Amino acid sequence: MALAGVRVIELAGLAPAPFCGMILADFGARVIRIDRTKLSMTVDTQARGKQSVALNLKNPKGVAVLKRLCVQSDVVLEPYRKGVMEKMGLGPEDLLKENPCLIYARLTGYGQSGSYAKAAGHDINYLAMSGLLSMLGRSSEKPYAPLNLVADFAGGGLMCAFGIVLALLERSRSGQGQIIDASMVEGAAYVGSFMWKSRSLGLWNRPRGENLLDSGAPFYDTYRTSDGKYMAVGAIEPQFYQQFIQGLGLYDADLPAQMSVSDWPQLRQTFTRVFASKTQEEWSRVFDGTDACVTPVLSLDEVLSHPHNQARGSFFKDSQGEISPQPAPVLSRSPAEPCHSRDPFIGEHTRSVLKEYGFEQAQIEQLLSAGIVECKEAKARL
Ligand SMILES: C[C@H](CCC[C@@H](C)[C@H]1CC[C@H]2[C@@H]3[C@H](O)C[C@@H]4C[C@H](O)CC[C@]4(C)[C@H]3C[C@H](O)[C@]12C)C(=O)SCCNC(=O)CCNC(=O)[C@H](O)C(C)(C)COP(=O)(O)OP(=O)(O)OC[C@H]1O[C@@H](n2cnc3c(N)ncnc32)[C@H](O)[C@@H]1OP(=O)(O)O
Repeated sequence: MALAGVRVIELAGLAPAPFCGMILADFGARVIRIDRTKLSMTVDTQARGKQSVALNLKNPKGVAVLKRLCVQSDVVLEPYRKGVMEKMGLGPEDLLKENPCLIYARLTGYGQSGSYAKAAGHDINYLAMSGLLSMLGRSSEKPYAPLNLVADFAGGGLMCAFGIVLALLERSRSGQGQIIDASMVEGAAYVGSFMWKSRSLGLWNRPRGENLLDSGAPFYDTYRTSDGKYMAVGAIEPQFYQQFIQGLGLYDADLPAQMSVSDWPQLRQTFTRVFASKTQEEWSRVFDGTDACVTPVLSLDEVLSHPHNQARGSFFKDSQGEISPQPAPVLSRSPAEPCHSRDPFIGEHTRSVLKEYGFEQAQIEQLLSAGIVECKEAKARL
């Protein structure tokens, strides 16, 4: 796999950093997550393929253990508020002094500088600060955050993974590590570059929810079917729009022009009425195999059995029966191989990881009995 041999220390976080770590693990990196002690369960739902070491960082000896792990690794991924790592003596200067090849990734909401750098926040706040939230939502309604996808995952976890891969690539030439300041505000804004760069085209001149791509246009929207499901329509180009109209059983001559914005409410009403006359399956049969750009809106449970997804193996069931998307993109020679077994218990790999990183058996036992580290090895099944 592409990242085989790369050792990552991931400090347990909420959502973006765990996703970043999972991407790296899916593509072959060895990801060791540092969990708190005295926890019975993790909130990391993105733990696939990781190992877990439980370590008390409120104890200086715990901090010393972490330092030893970090300086022997390729990447440190930390999701804390600005200053937390420095307070423990684990800031980038301290660690890079001992290991100049280290890649030190800091994944935060607002970045390492600026007046918001130390403020708490979540996806919706970062999205708001990126400018993008102001554009998201239906006409005449308030701004609406599309789950926590854009800042946490696209602008945060994924962008940070990209930064780490870039830094690894650069290190292969320079032999040097570096610090990655991954701000979710900036990551989200960067993902949204199209919104800034396409303003000159007039794509966003109208109020929120009344433009071509923000559900303003009736040919770029979703419609309810007779069985209470939905179809997604993205018939923008005239040649595809023609196929869409034809599929609905409508005639161009009876309808206002596609790009006549003042007629969009009337067109939407017509499309709504027609879509309500068949089930989702019936509409899928009508549009499958055409270029009308119409697809069923599938639920998370339905994606696995859709023939297209099935043909590509786009989703898989792990050993626990849980459905997950396959890692993307697909690399021809060194594709990702997501781990199919269960997520680690907290502290499951404490002993084995410490041993591998050069701790003596007696030291490990001391750390365990002092409660500085914890180990919950899985019981062997007879
Ligand atoms: C919208 C998303 C977030 C969605 C997440 C949800 C899925 C989950 C959120 C709450 C969860 C529920 C909850 O936990 C209750 C239940 C628990 C149960 O176990 C499971 C069910 C639950 C219902 C559970 C279910 C779900 O998991 C939840 C609903 C986001 O937007 S995530 C993005 C957030 N932002 C960032 O990541 C940006 C960067 N980080 C920050 O700004 C801050 O870290 C943040 C997030 C604001 C948190 O600030 P906080 O004050 O809490 O921490 P920090 O200032 O960063 O400092 C960390 C301190 O922790 C100490 N520490 C770290 N590791 C250890 C250790 N191993 N041992 C000891 N101590 C440790 C560290 O030293 C710091 O201590 P100090 O404060 O003393 O310096």
